[in-house]
Amino acid sequence: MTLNDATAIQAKDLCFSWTENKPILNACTLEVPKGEFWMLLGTNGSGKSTLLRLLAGLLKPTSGTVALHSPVGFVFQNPDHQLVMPTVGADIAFGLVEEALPTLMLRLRVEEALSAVNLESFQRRPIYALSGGQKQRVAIAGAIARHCEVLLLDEPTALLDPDSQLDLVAQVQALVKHRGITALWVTHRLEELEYCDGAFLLEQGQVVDRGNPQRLKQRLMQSEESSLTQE
Ligand SMILES: Nc1ncnc2c1ncn2[C@@H]1O[C@H](COP(=O)(O)OP(=O)(O)OP(=O)(O)O)[C@@H](O)[C@H]1O
Repeated sequence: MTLNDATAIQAKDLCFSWTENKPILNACTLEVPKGEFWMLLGTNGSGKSTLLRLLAGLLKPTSGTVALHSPVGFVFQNPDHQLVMPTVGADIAFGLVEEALPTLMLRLRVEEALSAVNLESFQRRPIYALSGGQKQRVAIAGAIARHCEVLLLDEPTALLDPDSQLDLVAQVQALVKHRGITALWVTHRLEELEYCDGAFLLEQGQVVDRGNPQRLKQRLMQSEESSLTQE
């Protein structure tokens, strides 16, 4: 499937099951406009992480199509699952190995990426000595160094304290705004919706609502309140 210039992420009629007769995604369709920051919301188990993995090509759909501008960067919930080298600079350089860049160019790409996430002075730091929020920023810097056009983030703030959580979401918002990256961010934290351009609501494997984040926030708060009063 080919994409027009205005759309950076597209999923059309995606179906996927982990086990027979139990569909997780059911004709799921979404589009993210290029250069925008969108969020994906939904109750636990609604299929958000599965959808993100299908978009990233980490899983193959049973049917339906996926198209994205590339390269694509993926940020996992737990940064310890993706940072593999002993130091910050080495980890980012590791992601560039395939490009076989001359040393000077490699150094510039690493420096540029670290400065984009405000970690210029962290190049020689050991990964183990970073906070959770700093590790997530290193993971994002890895994608920036690879000149990723699309960033897929799977609950990247789940393990962060509230201050680092809001710092990270603001950082991604700024990267989208200033670098023209397109980002899709999975969350269940409604306060993060303040930072995005739009949101999707996933229910039972389908996108049932999309658009203005404030309207979706109200809708979710009302459904949470009504489920509390029914208990
Ligand atoms: N590797 C797997 N093998 C089998 N079933 C899985 C696997 N990963 C997820 N599932 C199931 O698929 C469904 C959707 O899971 P998924 O992680 O995509 O949901 P989610 O919306 O991201 O949930 P959460 O908000 O709790 O992270 C769940 O029922 C889950 O148990």
